[in-house]
Amino acid sequence: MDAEFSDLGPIWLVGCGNMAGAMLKRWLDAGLPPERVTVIRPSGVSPAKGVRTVRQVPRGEAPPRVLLLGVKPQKLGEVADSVAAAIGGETMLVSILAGVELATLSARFSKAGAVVRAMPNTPVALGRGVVALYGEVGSRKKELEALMRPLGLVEWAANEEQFGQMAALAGCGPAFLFRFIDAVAAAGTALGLPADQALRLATAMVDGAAGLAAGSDESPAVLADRVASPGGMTRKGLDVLDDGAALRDLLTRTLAAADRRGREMAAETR
Ligand SMILES: NC(=O)C1=CN([C@@H]2O[C@H](COP(=O)(O)OP(=O)(O)OC[C@H]3O[C@@H](n4cnc5c(N)ncnc54)[C@H](OP(=O)(O)O)[C@@H]3O)[C@@H](O)[C@H]2O)C=CC1
Ligand SMILES: O=C(O)[C@@H]1CCC=N1
Repeated sequence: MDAEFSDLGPIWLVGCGNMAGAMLKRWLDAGLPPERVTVIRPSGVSPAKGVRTVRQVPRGEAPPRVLLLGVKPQKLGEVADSVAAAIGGETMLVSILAGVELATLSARFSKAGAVVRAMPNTPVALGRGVVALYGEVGSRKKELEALMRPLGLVEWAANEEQFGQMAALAGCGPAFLFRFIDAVAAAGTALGLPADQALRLATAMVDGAAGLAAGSDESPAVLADRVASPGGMTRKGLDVLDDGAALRDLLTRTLAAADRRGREMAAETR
C-alpha cells in the first residue's frame, strides 16, 4: 500500500459517476485498498472489484473517516439527511459539488469534524488532473493533501470566490480543451485530411504540446515562438489567433460564463 493511504480509515463515496468514479479509479490504481471503500449509488453497480457497493447510505455503522460527496448539486437535498445521520466528529466531509458553498455544507453537515470543498477534473483518472481545495480542515490538512496528491496538481484557494474561478478554469477546462481538439480536427478535415486521421493528429499534438509546456521552464509564448519560424507557416496561423486577441477573448468569455453559472448555482443552493 502506498504511504499516502497508510493512515486513511474507511472512505465512503456518496455518488460514483463520471467524477467521483475517476477519483476512485486513480486511488485504487495508486494503491488504496478497495476494502477500505464503500460506494453508495442508487444503481448499486460496483465500480471495482473488492469495493463494497450499496444503494443507500448505511445506517447504524461507525462513521467513515472520509466521506466524499459526489452527487449532482441538484441531488444534495436528496442525500443530505442520510449523510448527516451517518457522519461523526471523526468524519472529514469532502464535497466535489460545483456551486455549493462551504457555509451551506457546514450548516447541513454540522456533525462533521471537517468540511472541505474539492474541485477535481476528469484527468485525475490518470493522476494528471487538478484538484482545487477550499475549507478549514485544521489538523486534517496533511491527511487531505495526501489523499488528493495521487490525483495530480493540488492547489488551495485563498477564498471561495477564487475556488469558483479555479473550478471554471480547471474543473470545466477539460471540456473546453476537448472542444479545441475537435475544432482542430475539423479544421484539418476542412483542409483535406481524412476525418479520422485529423482527429488522431489533433489529439496527439495536444497531448505532446501540453507535456512540453508542463515540463518546460519557458512560457507558452516562448514555446510558440520556437515553433514559428520567421516568415514561415506558423506565424501566419498565429496572426489569425492573435488578431484582436481573438482566442484570448473567446476563452475569457468562456471562463467568465462558467464562473458566473457557479455563482448562480451557489445562490440557488444557499
Ligand atoms: N464531471 C466533472 O468533470 C466534474 C464534476 N464535478 C461535480 O461532481 C458531481 C458529480 O458529477 P458527475 O460525476 O459528472 O455526475 P454523474 O451523473 O456522472 O454522477 C452522479 C452520481 O450520483 C449518484 N447518485 C444519484 N442520486 C443519488 C443518491 N440519491 N444517493 C447516492 N448517489 C446518487 C449516481 O448514481 P448511479 O451511478 O447509481 O446512477 C452517480 O453515481 C457534481 O456535483 C459536479 O458538480 C466536479 C468537478 C468536475
Ligand atoms: O459542469 C459542472 O457543473 C461541473 C463543475 C466542473 C465540471 N463539471
